[in-house]
Amino acid sequence: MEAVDKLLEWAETEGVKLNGIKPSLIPGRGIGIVAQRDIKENEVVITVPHKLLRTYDSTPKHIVTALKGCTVHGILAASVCLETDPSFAIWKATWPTVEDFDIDIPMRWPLELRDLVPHYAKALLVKQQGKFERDWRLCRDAFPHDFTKDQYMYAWLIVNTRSFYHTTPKTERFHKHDHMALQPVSDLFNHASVGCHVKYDADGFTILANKDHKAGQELYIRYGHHSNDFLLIEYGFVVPCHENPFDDTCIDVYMCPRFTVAQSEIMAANKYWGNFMVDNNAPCYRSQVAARVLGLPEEDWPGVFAGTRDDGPDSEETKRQLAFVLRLYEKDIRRIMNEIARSYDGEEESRELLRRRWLEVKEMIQTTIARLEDDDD
Ligand SMILES: C[S@@+](CC[C@H](N)C(=O)[O-])C[C@H]1O[C@@H](n2cnc3c(N)ncnc32)[C@H](O)[C@@H]1O
Repeated sequence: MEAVDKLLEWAETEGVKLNGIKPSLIPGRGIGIVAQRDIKENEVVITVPHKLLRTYDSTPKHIVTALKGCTVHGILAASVCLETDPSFAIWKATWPTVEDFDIDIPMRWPLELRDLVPHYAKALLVKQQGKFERDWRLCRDAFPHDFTKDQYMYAWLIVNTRSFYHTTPKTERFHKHDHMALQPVSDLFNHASVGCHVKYDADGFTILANKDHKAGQELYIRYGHHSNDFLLIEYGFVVPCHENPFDDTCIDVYMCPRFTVAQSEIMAANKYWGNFMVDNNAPCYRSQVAARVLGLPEEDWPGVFAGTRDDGPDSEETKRQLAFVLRLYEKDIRRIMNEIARSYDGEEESRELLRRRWLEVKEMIQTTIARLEDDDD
């Protein structure tokens, strides 16, 4: 924690104000922020002055100009690679290492392990990889001799896992994914589905306690309304699904093959094709519609899509169709978890993280099946 002490010393001289909190090592979560005394709801626990934020606006002009067309994410990553200010090294020393990312971040895993992430997580991963490769190509062409692809990927993942939502009049026009800023010290807050309030005001970026905290308790912020698939791919961790009201899992792989091509086109024309999810409580509405029409002749489908057909008489068959599809998923989860248990690909901790994600999915699916079948009684 020497690196953190140095960061705090430097941060204080730069105007960062910590009030009753301190970064500490938290088992399984790296560094986190812990209350040093009892903290009252709405107390400001940290203020970071605007001048310390690393944003599109604060990036040296020659970098922004050289990277025309690059995402803000990609530009901030390049600026991290190109930074030479010695004080920046003090901040960087508190960041995770490349080896940490090799363990936690699926984009760094070998292909064989990446192949075993849940369906929706895989789609996110492919998108993330594409976004990275586009940013990298622009940066490589603009700065061919300044950093390697691996160094750039590290910086890109730092920006991905540690930036905050932030806009300025200049960046408002950009895509919301590009409204980002890096900032020291407050980038040490871990995530929970309910967390402290964050805001920008005249003094800078501030975080306010969302509730009373006892001394020794960890303070969190919420990174967003994210499922565990999203947290896994973007941030390299998962939380128990009963602690994550935003968790869900995609059942497209099991639901979609139940339809003929012609039927899938009818579904698509009615905007009901794909994105079939199950969350902590139940299949989502789209999944229910899909299961419902599966049990009906096609001439009855328009009434379902228009919401004019009475759902009472269809409900038993809908539940049966859903339970059937979810049983296919459950069987596949067992196969995938066996495959993970037998695998030697990647690091053991990465496989454990993946196994935990699948355990959450299994629990979600089994609970949902039990509910559907209980309702039958
Ligand atoms: C913004 S940083 C937070 C500080 C970080 N723990 C550290 O040591 O620097 C985000 C990273 O913290 C970790 N993290 C955040 N919330 C977590 C949680 N609830 N459980 C496990 N890891 C978490 C993940 O590695 C994530 O990518």
